Amino acid sequence: MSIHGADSEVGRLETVLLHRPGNELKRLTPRNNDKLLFDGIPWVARAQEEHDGFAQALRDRGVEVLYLTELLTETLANPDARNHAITTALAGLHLGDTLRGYLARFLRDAAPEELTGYLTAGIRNDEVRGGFGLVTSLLASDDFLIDPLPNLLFTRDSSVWVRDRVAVTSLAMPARSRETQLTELIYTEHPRFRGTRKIHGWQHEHVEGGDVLLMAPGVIAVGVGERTTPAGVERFARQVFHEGLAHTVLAVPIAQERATMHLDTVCTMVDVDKIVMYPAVADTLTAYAVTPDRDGDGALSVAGAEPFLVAAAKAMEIDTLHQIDTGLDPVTAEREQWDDGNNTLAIAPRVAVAYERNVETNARLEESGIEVVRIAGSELGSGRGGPRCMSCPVVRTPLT
Ligand SMILES: NC(=[NH2+])NCCC[C@H](N)C(=O)O
Repeated sequence: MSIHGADSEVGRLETVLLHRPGNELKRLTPRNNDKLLFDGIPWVARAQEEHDGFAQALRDRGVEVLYLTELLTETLANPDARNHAITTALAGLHLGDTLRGYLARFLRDAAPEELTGYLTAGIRNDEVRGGFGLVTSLLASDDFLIDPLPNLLFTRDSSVWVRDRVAVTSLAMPARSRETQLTELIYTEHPRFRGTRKIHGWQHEHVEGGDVLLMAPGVIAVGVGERTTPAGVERFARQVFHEGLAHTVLAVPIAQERATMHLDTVCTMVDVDKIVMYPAVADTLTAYAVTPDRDGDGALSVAGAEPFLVAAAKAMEIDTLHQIDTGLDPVTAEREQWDDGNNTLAIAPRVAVAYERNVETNARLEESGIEVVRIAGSELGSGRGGPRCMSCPVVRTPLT
């Protein structure tokens, strides 16, 4: 039995995986930020300060904070893990054999901490010395040989714990696909996680952690839109049923737009029966309840679409899933939704971390009896992610 895991969004948070923003953010320029999924160019030192404030707020509440780069460096002390990391990072078809061979030798000589730096911040063509060949001569000096991973900050998306299993996800955007090679390596080779049973995997259909909400023990909502695909939720549902991790998966179609890239950009749980939600979608959001077919042959039974809150309450076996609205008026709601007002991280039932800037939404949460732990996020927010996106709960006290 793994000592790690989570069966809800709101059980007391004991351990969380974060990524302190680092040099990968310094790779962002006005020419590449769109492709790298940032809306602006963050001031990195300030983003780090804000992130340290976030981590401290969690520690002050007794949460153990793990950092992705520390786990990665510890993992890379193992020679097999190093070789694996290097081979997968250099597998891209843009390199060619000469440059690939050169980079492999270069990376093999790097100390674990340096290797973590290259794997996260990437390598530009003009940063390599030697190894000259046709490819490096023809590529532009600012082309990346290994892409930087500025979205590592959003640890929510690259893995998700479902009870005592970890799902290594499969990220849809090319700028992020390499992130899950790193989470897979950590969960496979890091001594703390060795033996953890995994589901899904980056080789499979797209499922991103931001779309996966553990509504209650046994009930998982999965957004289907810009990131998670219909085929992704189908495989995910089949696996969680097969492993006995859930009895119902709610497949929730969301608009395929940047503002609503993940289900957790429009709603997050703040109590066992309370959800903060963007009012503009609240009435139209639907869910298809998926359950295992009775024959137990892996087939899925899919109910017709129902209003999301109704389908969720039914599956959770509660009378009502209470909705708390983002913002006051439609314009404030739209602004605060964009600034991740819905993207709260519950650290216990009725206690949630939120960006301080979403003044109206936070006031509403408090009116509804939710304690709000406010954090600064002016720079962190430029990647379009809030406290929930920036955290992967590794241990929560089970609700059952
Ligand atoms: N769970 C989330 N909402 N994550 C936000 C991810 C933001 C990131 N820039 C992306 O576009 O992928």
